[in-house]
Amino acid sequence: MVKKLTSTQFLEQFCTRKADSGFDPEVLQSVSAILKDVQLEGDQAVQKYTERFDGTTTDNLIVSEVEIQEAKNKVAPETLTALKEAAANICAFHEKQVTPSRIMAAEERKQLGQLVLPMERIGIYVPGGKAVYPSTILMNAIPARLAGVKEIIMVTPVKDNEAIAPVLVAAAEIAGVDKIYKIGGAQAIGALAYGTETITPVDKIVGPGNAFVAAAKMLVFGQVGIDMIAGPSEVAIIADNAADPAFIAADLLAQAEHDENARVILLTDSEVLIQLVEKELESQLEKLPRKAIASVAINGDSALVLTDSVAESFELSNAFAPEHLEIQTADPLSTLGKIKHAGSVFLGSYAPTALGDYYGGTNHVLPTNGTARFSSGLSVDDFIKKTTYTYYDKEALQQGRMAITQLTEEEQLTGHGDSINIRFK
Ligand SMILES: NC(=O)c1ccc[n+]([C@@H]2O[C@H](COP(=O)([O-])OP(=O)(O)OC[C@H]3O[C@@H](n4cnc5c(N)ncnc54)[C@H](O)[C@@H]3O)[C@@H](O)[C@H]2O)c1
Ligand SMILES: N[C@H](CO)Cc1c[nH]c[nH+]1
Ligand SMILES: [Zn+2]
Repeated sequence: MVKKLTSTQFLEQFCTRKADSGFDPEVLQSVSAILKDVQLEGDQAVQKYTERFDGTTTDNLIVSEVEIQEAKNKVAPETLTALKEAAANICAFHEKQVTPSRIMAAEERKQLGQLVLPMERIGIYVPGGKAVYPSTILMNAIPARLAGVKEIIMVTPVKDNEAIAPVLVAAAEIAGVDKIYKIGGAQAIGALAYGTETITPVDKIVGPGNAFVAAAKMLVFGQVGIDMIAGPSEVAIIADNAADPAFIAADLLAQAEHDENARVILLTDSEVLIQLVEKELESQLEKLPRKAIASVAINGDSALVLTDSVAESFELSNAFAPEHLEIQTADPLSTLGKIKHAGSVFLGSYAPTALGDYYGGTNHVLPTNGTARFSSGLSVDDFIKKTTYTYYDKEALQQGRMAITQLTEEEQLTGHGDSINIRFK
């Protein structure tokens, strides 16, 4: 069953940095071969790998208008209502992130400012190997639309020539996706990055995926932007002895069912709570349809950690920097100041991670594997660029002339100085 660790063991096993990229060398090798092929052979290579890895053989990889209409008619009305409600909450939260272009300094003879410009075309990766993720479409496309992105292209794999899941088409329409391609894995990332005969290259690729997708995103970064390398799901729960063990076990299992490599952690100063959560995990796991995946995750890189105090639980959580952090202690809102690193925080017994995964309004594409120390979850900011501008008239430049030329001489870049001085001859 799940490992029980002391604080020291947790720090050693979960919070030390590794020297390598974290990617299996075989995965990196095969992904870089796939990317090279896609760059050279375009659609033909995309089709070859789609057939090999997904068993899908179509030579028409775009989802057609007819398929879209057929799919939409198959979605249950209550699913459509749920998608629209979730979309409204996500929209309401993210529209507050929109920042306008602004003038930062305006004097009579000069003006400095910052233009906020949307990206033209973005690609959204929607995972499709082990589950379908309509919620991920909303989380990626809604902030892009709010940022003003002109074209949103979505890719998602389908298995064995199956039709695309209707719920994905419905979510794509609600979120404002323009085109959908039935491709996944590294070949889809390559197609979005380099373009093919039928797919126009994008400026940035966002969205989560498995190790092949993540490695491909890492390798194409530089030619295109990427949001982050979002790995398998994680949750850390800080709880005291008053927390409900059934809630905690359910929240741990919810993230464990995503992936065998998911990491789920309880940090508590209560030995009794650990015992109760352990029992709950055993009984709840039995009833979980995705028991096979969740049980590998729970028994793998996951842990129940006994700490000295709630304060120490926060220290360990900050060292781990989890994707999701749940706080199930007395007066959870008052603990916000103790958080240094976490992708997204869920406060109290009635704000489980699943609330944010689907509905609350915050984004569920979040930094994993300790990267919350230096990065943030997906937001409108991921889809804009900030372009600064400067206006000076002759008199304003004359005022700065001496200082500029002094600095150009220090750097021995007198051509720079000349480009100032020539204006005053
Ligand atoms: N952080 C987030 O916001 C978030 C949200 C949803 C899902 N996730 C994570 O995304 C991941 C989804 O993974 P998935 O596998 O279900 O779907 P996926 O779409 O990421 O991967 C499936 C693709 O992998 C490729 N592939 C499979 N085996 C291969 C091989 N041997 N060689 C080369 N390519 C191969 C195939 O092309 C296939 O289309 C999970 O880890 C899940 O936890 C994260
Ligand atoms: N928990 C995932 C991010 O780690 C997001 C998700 C999508 N659907 C359900 N959950
Ligand atoms: Zn989830």
